[in-house]
Amino acid sequence: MQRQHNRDLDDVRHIAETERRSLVRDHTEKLEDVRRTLENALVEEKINHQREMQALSFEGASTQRDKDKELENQRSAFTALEKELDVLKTDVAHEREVNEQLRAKLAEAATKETDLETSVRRLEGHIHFLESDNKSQSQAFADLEMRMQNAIQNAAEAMDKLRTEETLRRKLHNQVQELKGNIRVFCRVRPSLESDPVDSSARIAYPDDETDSKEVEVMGAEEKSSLGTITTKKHPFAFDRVFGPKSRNQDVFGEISQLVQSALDGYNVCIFCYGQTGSGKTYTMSAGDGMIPLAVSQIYETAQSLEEKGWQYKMQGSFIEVYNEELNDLLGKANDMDKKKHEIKHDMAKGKTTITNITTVELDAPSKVDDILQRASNNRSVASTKANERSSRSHSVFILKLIGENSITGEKSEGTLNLVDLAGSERLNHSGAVGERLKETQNINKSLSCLGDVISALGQGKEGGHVPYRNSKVRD
Ligand SMILES: Nc1ncnc2c1ncn2[C@@H]1O[C@H](COP(=O)(O)OP(=O)(O)OP(=O)(O)O)[C@@H](O)[C@H]1O
Repeated sequence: MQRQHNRDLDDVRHIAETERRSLVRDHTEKLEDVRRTLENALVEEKINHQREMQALSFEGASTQRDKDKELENQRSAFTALEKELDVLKTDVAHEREVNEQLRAKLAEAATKETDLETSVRRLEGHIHFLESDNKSQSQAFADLEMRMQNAIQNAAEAMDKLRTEETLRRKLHNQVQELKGNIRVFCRVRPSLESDPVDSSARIAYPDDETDSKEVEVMGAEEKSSLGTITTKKHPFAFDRVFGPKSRNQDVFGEISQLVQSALDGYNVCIFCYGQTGSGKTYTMSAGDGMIPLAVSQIYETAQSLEEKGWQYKMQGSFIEVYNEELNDLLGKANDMDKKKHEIKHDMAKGKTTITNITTVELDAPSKVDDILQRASNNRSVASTKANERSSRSHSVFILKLIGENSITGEKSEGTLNLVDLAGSERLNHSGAVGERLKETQNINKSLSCLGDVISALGQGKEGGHVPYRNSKVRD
């Protein structure tokens, strides 16, 4: 039994073992299945997780890119906004400026408007006056008309008075000139020049230099008396006026300007320059500020101021030369010098003296006198190798004819101003001249002596007395 029981037990053990083994196998298989299933699930899970991770990282990168891009866009937008802001700032500044200009214009317009309003009010006042009070308006017009007529009459009376006074002034002026003397003699002493020989200057005193300036004293050579005393003889001379070495051409003109005025008033005036060669005659007459240019500009200015008193003047200038007792036209052709003949004609009835075939220039502007002086000087240069020499050996006469007419009073005047630059007055025995020079000197001396006779006869002023006009060309 025990055995049986052991057998049974073994059998049970065996069955149990088989069953355990089968169970273990089943269990192991199941476990293997589960493990495989879990492993598969894990692998799948891993793959999924990786996928998810990949997806997530891809998504993250894209988001970063998007963010960067967005940031970049925002930066660009910011820069654009900054630029826009700058433009806006400039615009605002410009607008402010325009605004200020507009304000200024507005203020100006406001002022103008006020002015306009004032004008409008004034005009309204006028219109009101014109429309409302016909009677007082007519009265005001009548008053105005009367005042205007009075003013016109006063002006006409003043003009008349002025004209009468101008005529009176002419008469009185010329009476004064006659009282001063129809012949006046002035003395001018030129200053010593560097070119003058040493110790050649004469000793001259001007005793009344500070007062009348009419006297001059030339000191003679020193003389020794038998007692041994040395004396210097004084040679006094009296003139209408003495001009010392410091005097200017304007000072000399101051004395003769009244005579120039007389020529404008219809008188014949002659101004001579007489003296040794080199004593300053041409300088006084024809320098830029000499008597000829100053006389022409005074005449021109006076003629212009007389226009308002009705006077119209014509000025005609001629320039002649007397050389060896023959006449030359200094304004003519240079080639005609010493060839073309000219004659002096006297019209006794009209009291007029004319020269045939000479050039006359209308002096309608003072500047024309410069052309005349230049032309005369050129002609003299052509006629002589040295113009200076020619001017020393001949007389020249600048003739200015002044023809005036007053369109209001009907008065007429015709005066002549002769400005004469005489040839140098050398003494024949001092000059030592021979041949052609001797002839020139004789002619000069003859004409100067004739002129002296004429002036002396005129100076004696005897009514109906003989005046030896015809003895030389220059005294004509
Ligand atoms: N007042 C003055 N002041 C300065 N220089 C003068 C004056 N007068 C004359 N002169 C000079 O003296 C020189 C001689 O003068 P100018 O030629 O006028 O003499 P003139 O008497 O006309 O001689 P001529 O008889 O030879 O024509 C010139 O050089 C001139 O410039």
